[in-house]
Amino acid sequence: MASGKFITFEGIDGAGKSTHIPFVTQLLRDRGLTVVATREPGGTELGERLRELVLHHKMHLETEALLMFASRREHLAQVIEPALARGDWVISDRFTDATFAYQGGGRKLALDKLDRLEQWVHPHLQPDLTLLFDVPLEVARARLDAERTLDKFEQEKADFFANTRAEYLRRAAQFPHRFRLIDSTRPIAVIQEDLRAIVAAL
Ligand SMILES: Nc1ncnc2c1ncn2[C@@H]1O[C@H](COP(=O)(O)OP(=O)(O)O)[C@@H](O)[C@H]1O
Ligand SMILES: Cc1cn([C@H]2C[C@H](O)[C@@H](COP(=O)(O)OP(=O)(O)O)O2)c(=O)[nH]c1=O
Repeated sequence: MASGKFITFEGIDGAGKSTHIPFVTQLLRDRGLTVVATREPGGTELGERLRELVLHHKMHLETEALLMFASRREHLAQVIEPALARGDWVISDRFTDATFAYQGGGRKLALDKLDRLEQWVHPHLQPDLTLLFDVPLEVARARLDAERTLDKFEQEKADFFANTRAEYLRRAAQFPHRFRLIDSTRPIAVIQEDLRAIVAAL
């Protein structure tokens, strides 16, 4: 059986992930592939309940990181691993890179603690492709302000997002084999052409 791939979408809030996920999902489906589109935190019934808690309640930083990995553990067991085992493709709106970027970079939780949680929860699995949508903070902020009610993370200050973005970029440089950096300041149609080429090469 042809084996499916695991694709993750990352970026600071307002960078444009949600805009492009349906487009990439459709490109793959047009190739006749079965695609499971999911998200973190969330992706399962329990995970969605954890998402509600973690996005809307203040808590200790380590509790926050542990809940992200608790949601992920369930997501892997119920959704991601079974889908990949069937040969399906999986697209996830965020995965472990987000915990390194937000809880590690943004909130300054020691990265070695996150390394240990990652080793515990998914010692072997990594995304085949991580699309990192990158924009300067001011662009992301202007896009968010134009749009919606902000959750706990989206209300954070500029410093937080600068550090979150910096950690994403550091990881992209650390794992160049799976990251593709997408300059998300460009028009949507131009970004879609990039995505089309990236997906065609998979
Ligand atoms: N390349 C782009 N140019 C202009 N506006 C964009 C672009 N990408 C996304 N947007 C707009 O910015 C806002 C945030 O995008 P969204 O995809 O929801 O971001 P994210 O999911 O990364 O938080 C939306 O209103 C979206 O329409
Ligand atoms: C997966 C994950 C998300 N987050 C944060 C990033 C986002 O601000 C928030 C929700 O994710 P997001 O996918 O951006 O939701 P929405 O599109 O509804 O804004 O959760 C973390 O802080 N750590 C994590 O490990």
